[in-house]
Amino acid sequence: MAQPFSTEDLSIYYGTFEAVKKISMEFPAETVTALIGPSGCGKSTFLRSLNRMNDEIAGAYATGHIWMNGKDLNDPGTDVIKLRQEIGMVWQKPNPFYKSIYNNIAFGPRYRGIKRKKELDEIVETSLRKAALWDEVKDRLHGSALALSGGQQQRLCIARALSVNPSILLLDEPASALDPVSTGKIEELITELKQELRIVIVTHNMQQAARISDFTAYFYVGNLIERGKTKDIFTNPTNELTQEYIMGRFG
Ligand SMILES: Nc1ncnc2c1ncn2[C@@H]1O[C@H](COP(=O)(O)OP(=O)(O)OP(=O)(O)O)[C@@H](O)[C@H]1O
Repeated sequence: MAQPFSTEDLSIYYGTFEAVKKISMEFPAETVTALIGPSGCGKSTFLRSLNRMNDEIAGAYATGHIWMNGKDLNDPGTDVIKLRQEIGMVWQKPNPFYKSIYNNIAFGPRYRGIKRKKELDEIVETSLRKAALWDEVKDRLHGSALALSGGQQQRLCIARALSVNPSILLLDEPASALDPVSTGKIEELITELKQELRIVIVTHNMQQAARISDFTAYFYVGNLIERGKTKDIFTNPTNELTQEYIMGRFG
């Protein structure tokens, strides 16, 4: 059975500025949670903190807890390299390595010590299939990843994250730089992937949040105003602030 994953009183600071304020939220297995809210309200900061990516920013630190399998990931002793394999991340702008398609995917597994070509070949194929990219690239696996279109590059980045078998995928506006067809493919992919992963996605696109997420969380100036089933948040939000935002953006 999938283990629980949640935050408890998680605050994130940049120096003395508290960008995210005491957020407690659950992320159930096999679901997509969308983080929505106006620019600068702390969505990306919160998302990045879930796999400790915020540690890379000078002066940033978090208080509170991130619970996974009974362990607090915010504990200073956490192995963040391992953690980032368990909790993968895909950024707004596709960022493939300056390598071949094959080597983009094989990079993580090789780092983990997998050397046998047959095993790597299998991982590359499975990851590309899961990211719905295999058919488009199977004849040019050793060509440059940078020759792919933006939408293909973003699916490659998803395949790269999947290559090390994460249980959670964090997506920071993964389709905002893409055309509508590529966006549709990413959305379909998210819906497929949630059958085996937990997904947390930041999006400014309300229609997208409504289409693909099971839960929606509305952030406002660092606070979690409301979190609930997506259907309820979009049709019957309980908080006035959520209502104003949703109506303004969606209505
Ligand atoms: N590296 C940083 N150093 C200092 N402050 C930061 C840093 N990154 C973000 N902030 C501040 O933290 C707050 C939250 O920013 P964040 O990017 O998390 O918001 P967001 O809701 O994701 O915004 P957007 O929708 O525009 O991407 C903002 O006030 C922002 O200026």
